[in-house]
Amino acid sequence: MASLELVQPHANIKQSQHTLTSSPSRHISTTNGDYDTANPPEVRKYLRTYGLIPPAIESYETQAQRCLKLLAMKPTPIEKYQYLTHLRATNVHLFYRLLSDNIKELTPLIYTPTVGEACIRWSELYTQPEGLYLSYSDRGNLHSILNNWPHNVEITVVTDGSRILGLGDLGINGMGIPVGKLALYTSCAGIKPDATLPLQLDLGTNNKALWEDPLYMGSRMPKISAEEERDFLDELMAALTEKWPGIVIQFEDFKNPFPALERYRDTYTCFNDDVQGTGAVIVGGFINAVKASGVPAKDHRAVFLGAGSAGVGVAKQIVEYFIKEGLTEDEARKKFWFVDSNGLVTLDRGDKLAEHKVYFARDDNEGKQIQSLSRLIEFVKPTILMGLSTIGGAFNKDILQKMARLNDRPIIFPLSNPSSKSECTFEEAIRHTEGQALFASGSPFPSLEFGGKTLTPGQGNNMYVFPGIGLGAILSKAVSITQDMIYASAESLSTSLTPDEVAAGWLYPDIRRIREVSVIVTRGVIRAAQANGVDREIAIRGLSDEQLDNYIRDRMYDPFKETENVEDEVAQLIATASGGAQAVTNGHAHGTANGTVGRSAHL
Ligand SMILES: NC(=O)C1=CN([C@@H]2O[C@H](COP(=O)(O)OP(=O)(O)OC[C@H]3O[C@@H](n4cnc5c(N)ncnc54)[C@H](O)[C@@H]3O)[C@@H](O)[C@H]2O)C=CC1
Ligand SMILES: CC(=O)C(=O)O
Ligand SMILES: [Mg+2]
Repeated sequence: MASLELVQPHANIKQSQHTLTSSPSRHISTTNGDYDTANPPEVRKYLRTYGLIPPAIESYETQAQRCLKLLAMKPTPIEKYQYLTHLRATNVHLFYRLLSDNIKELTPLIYTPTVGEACIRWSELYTQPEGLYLSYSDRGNLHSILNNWPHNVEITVVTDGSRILGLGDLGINGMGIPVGKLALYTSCAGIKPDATLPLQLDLGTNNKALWEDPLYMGSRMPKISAEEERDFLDELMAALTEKWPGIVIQFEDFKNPFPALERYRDTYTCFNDDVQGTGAVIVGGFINAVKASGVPAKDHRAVFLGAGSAGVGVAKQIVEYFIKEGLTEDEARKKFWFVDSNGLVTLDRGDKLAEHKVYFARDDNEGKQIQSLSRLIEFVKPTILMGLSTIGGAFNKDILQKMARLNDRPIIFPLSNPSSKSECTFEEAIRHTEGQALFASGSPFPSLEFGGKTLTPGQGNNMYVFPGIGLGAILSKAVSITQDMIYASAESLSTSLTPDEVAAGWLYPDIRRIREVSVIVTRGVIRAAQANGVDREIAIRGLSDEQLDNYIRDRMYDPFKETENVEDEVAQLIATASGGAQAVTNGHAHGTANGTVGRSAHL
């Protein structure tokens, strides 16, 4: 093993050290590119994988052909999900090549909707570690457990599993969400796979079915109290930031995300994706929908089904947009009517409203408590109908027809995930509004032939913005993520459509261009960080937009270049080594270069 100390080479090569020395990291799936069948002989020899992979040196096209064939042989989405998980664990760069090249087709398999089923069945289907689990009983030791993670982390997505998509409390089975979101960070914004940490908190669950499931792999205890959770998160935030200064922390799918957001937003580089990311992505599409509706911003009225973290997060950011369009805050706030499981949210409803609902609670209902969505639509005559309720099919034919009678171009956004929870399908929205709906949904729906045209639905999913928010925060070295940075992601997204996409009436850009869209979003986020003075990367302050875009692109992980990069690096190491061990080893001379040792020892 002496040769392993010779150099500190490329991340991949470091991984091979782990592999050779039986470090625990060999089991961590996010880093393994060593067995890539694209690796040429010199690289295989260097990595000591020569002979462990079939002899052919494969082009990406051949690799992709095999993967897509294998994928097609899997009859169900969850089996395709499992195949893709296996591919990522065994050949990470190929997984990301395939994902980048087929983002539209594969995203529904690694993210919503399939990730919903994967989470429901996580403990049943578990085969290998894919992230870090921290239990309540680990408190006091969180920092030392983070030391078990073998990589240098730039970003983490953390969930307590208490509200996974619209599927409720899934306890530690929620791990599929951090894993899926971070896969999108890598494919959409080029964050290196090694630099991402999926983090699942095991703080108990109130889902009793999980306690009774013999395969459940989390703690069988009720969810800890809000105070206990606060103390645990205090320790976690400090530990993460001490271990990896500069880390960006994304909170995801917490049932009650507001306390943590308020507590940490100014002191750590963190954001809540469901409140802030969703708010931003919907504003991004909404700006375009308002333009397409022909109705000026000041004349819109919005009914929201669902007054949870996502609903209120979206409405708050639309308020910001309305204010920018010239309304006062009070005028903007009054454009919203929220319906939750107890009916219209009003100040005099008689139940104790959760704090986050009070801002939008109506005080002009004259004692009337409207329970039904249909009657509320007759009463308010909204131009906009948003669904963040987790109630699949809630926007029925009657509701959609009413929206079409009231508006030439009703804005209809059924945003709940996964698809089974969507308040309506694209087809329903189009058929019941005679093709007039300006539509976006949280989960993807297929295009549709209607009235002699092919109509394509928008996907109002935070995946259009969180990759750019995270990358912008990393590259600007932001000390915190300000509301201006979040809003900038929305505005940047709204400008990212091509003229053809605008002409086709799209509200969101083609998902196949997501990497370019993420560059635009990242630039907007960095500019806002600079304007707010929260950036620490002063060297990029003076860059023009074009220079900044190039700077961003240069720092994005590109799975297509990965084989070349390793190849170049190995060639350089071997060349340097054969020119004299002293030059390579910089004081750690053992007389022979790794590559040579690897080759001679293993051929
Ligand atoms: N498209 C996207 O990017 C995103 C979508 N979402 C989706 O939004 C949904 C809600 O998420 P959160 O707000 O975080 O959840 P939440 O649990 O905080 O809120 C759900 C809301 O729906 C209401 N509700 C439940 N049953 C209802 C009924 N029968 N009638 C009317 N209202 C009802 C609840 O009272 C609550 O106000 C989830 O399905 C989630 O997947 C969340 C974040 C991002
Ligand atoms: C997309 C997302 O973050 C959610 O449904 O929770
Ligand atoms: Mg979420």
